[in-house]
Amino acid sequence: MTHKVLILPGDGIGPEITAQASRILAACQARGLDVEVEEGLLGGAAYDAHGEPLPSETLEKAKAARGILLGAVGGPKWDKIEDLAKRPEKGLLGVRKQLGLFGNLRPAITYPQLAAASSLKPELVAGLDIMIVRELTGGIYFGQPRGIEERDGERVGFNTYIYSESEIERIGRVAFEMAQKRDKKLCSVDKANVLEVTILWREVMERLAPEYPDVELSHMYVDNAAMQLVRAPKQFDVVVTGNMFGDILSDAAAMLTGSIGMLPSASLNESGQGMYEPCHGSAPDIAGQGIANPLATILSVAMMLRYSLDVPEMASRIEAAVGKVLDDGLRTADIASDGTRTVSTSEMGDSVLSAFELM
Ligand SMILES: NC(=O)C1=CN([C@@H]2O[C@H](COP(=O)(O)OP(=O)(O)OC[C@H]3O[C@@H](n4cnc5c(N)ncnc54)[C@H](O)[C@@H]3O)[C@@H](O)[C@H]2O)C=CC1
Ligand SMILES: CC(C)CC(=O)C(=O)O
Ligand SMILES: [Mg+2]
Repeated sequence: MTHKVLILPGDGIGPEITAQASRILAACQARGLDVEVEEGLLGGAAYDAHGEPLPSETLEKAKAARGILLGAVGGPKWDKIEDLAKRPEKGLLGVRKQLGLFGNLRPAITYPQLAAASSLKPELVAGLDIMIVRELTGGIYFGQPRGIEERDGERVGFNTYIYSESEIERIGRVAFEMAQKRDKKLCSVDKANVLEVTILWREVMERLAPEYPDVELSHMYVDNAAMQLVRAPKQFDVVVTGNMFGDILSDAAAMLTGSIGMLPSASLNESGQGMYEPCHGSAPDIAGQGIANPLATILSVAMMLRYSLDVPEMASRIEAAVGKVLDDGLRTADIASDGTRTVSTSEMGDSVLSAFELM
């Protein structure tokens, strides 16, 4: 069956990095991957064209796609839009919510060639392989009520941190099953010493644990988890947490790998439909300069092949091609170090493509 793949380049460096990832996808098609690829507008680019960050045409295309590849959205150009619902980031949150993409997988893997590019000592990160499982369609990013309003003569801002048992249970199951396929260690990160919502989170994780007797479940407060991630990251195998804590911890984990430009992600719903995107944003500070690292986006294509299109051998080939390019000493500026050759976004794309063709 021919699946549809939708590419949403987005804003800032988004079009530069998705252009390189699209070339890899096209190479997969040339090798027999049976997909129909189309493009759409999301975020600031969609706002500029249609006055909406998530036009209905894009949403319809997204619903029909088995896999969506996103660059990134947002940037200073749109930060002044007063109506929050029209901001680029709301377009992204809208796709996640409308498609029910609750299971966000963010693997932080330190390629051996990049151990020296991490801000931590190489021995702390060499061989690192963590999977952060982040709940993506609930929690404080979506909770109601929310707003900014006048109370007692001054403005107050408020959001609601809320999770239902069923939301916690379904992300818990994703994480337990992921741990079963890996080193069988699951650390649930919460703030159960302060927040009722995470007392419930912890209770549900404990309730699930007997169903996965081969998995060792532990709990950690999020402040300690942030510290432990930079103190001794290799203690973690799978980490499961809510939407906001996962957002923050995955950016911290990114630096363990050398750069946020290395971290891909998958956001899945129950039917295996998924959106795939680098964990970073639109990097307005380097947009248009041709220096962004496209590897997180290219590795996101590999995740799409593995999790939504069921061609894991092709995914492994892309990952091996990335490894080969790093072996050859090619680096974008964010991961450059002594003795490596600094290349542009498109040169990095060329090299991964050549390595892929030779695999
Ligand atoms: N999934 C998405 O679309 C996301 C969008 N954003 C949006 O992106 C915009 C910028 O946000 P920031 O907080 O600056 O985060 P950011 O992730 O865009 O950038 C943080 C730093 O990392 C660098 N960086 C990011 N990706 C890189 C890459 N591929 N290669 C080399 N360097 C890279 C940037 O140059 C910057 O110095 C904001 O409008 C924000 O809302 C932020 C996070 C996620
Ligand atoms: C831009 C936000 C909507 C989310 C974010 O930072 C992320 O998903 O990593
Ligand atoms: Mg983030």
